[in-house]
Amino acid sequence: MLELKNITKAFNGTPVLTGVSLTIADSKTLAVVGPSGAGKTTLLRIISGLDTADSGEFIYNGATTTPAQLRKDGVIGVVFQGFELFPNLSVLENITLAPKLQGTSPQDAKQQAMTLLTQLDLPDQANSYPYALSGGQKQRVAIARALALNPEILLYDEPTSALDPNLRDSVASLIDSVKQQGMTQVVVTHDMAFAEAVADTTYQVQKAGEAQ
Ligand SMILES: Nc1ncnc2c1ncn2[C@@H]1O[C@H](COP(=O)(O)OP(=O)(O)OP(=O)(O)O)[C@@H](O)[C@H]1O
Repeated sequence: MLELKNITKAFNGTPVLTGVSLTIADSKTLAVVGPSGAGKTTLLRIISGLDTADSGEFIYNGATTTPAQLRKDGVIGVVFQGFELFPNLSVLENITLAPKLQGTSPQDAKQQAMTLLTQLDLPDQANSYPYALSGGQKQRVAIARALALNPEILLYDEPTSALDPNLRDSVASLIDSVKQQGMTQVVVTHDMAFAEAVADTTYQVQKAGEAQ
């Protein structure tokens, strides 16, 4: 369980997050919602260690920590909005690169990647390159790549926004199938209907200056 207490963040003196407190419960899906500009992406970047909070506390399984530490320990994985696949690497190479850099043998990394690709319904795409994939397939590869690092918490930044709207239901069922495997997930989205479809709990980010 990861708890955030009173997280604040300002950019150039303008407050964006003014005291975010929330709990990310094990094996549950939390949706972070809120209007455009409220600070959802900022919050996701802070939780994933890509940006730092100005103040506040992070408590992981009862102990005070920092997102930078969680990142170093591989606790958190991120599926980026634009997927950020390496265009010059095959699907298999995209998934195995980080585990191999972390010391997993090439054989084990490949075996794990093939298992993930099968689970995510992409076993025939291992040797394809990102340009040849549909948006939905790219997203599955991005999820497989994040899962290959065995994170305990998987964060998604706007998982439906780069996809055809009719893929929304399939993303929801994908997140649900990852949840069935016990994964803790945080989904940042502006889409309330999608949040309701996937989330066990919802956290609403307020625009700074607006009443709670
Ligand atoms: N690096 C930055 N420097 C300055 N201002 C920033 C920076 N990143 C975000 N902001 C500002 O912080 C506010 C919140 O932005 P953020 O992208 O977190 O909102 P959001 O809720 O994710 O919005 P959207 O739904 O439109 O993506 C915005 O006013 C934005 O301009």
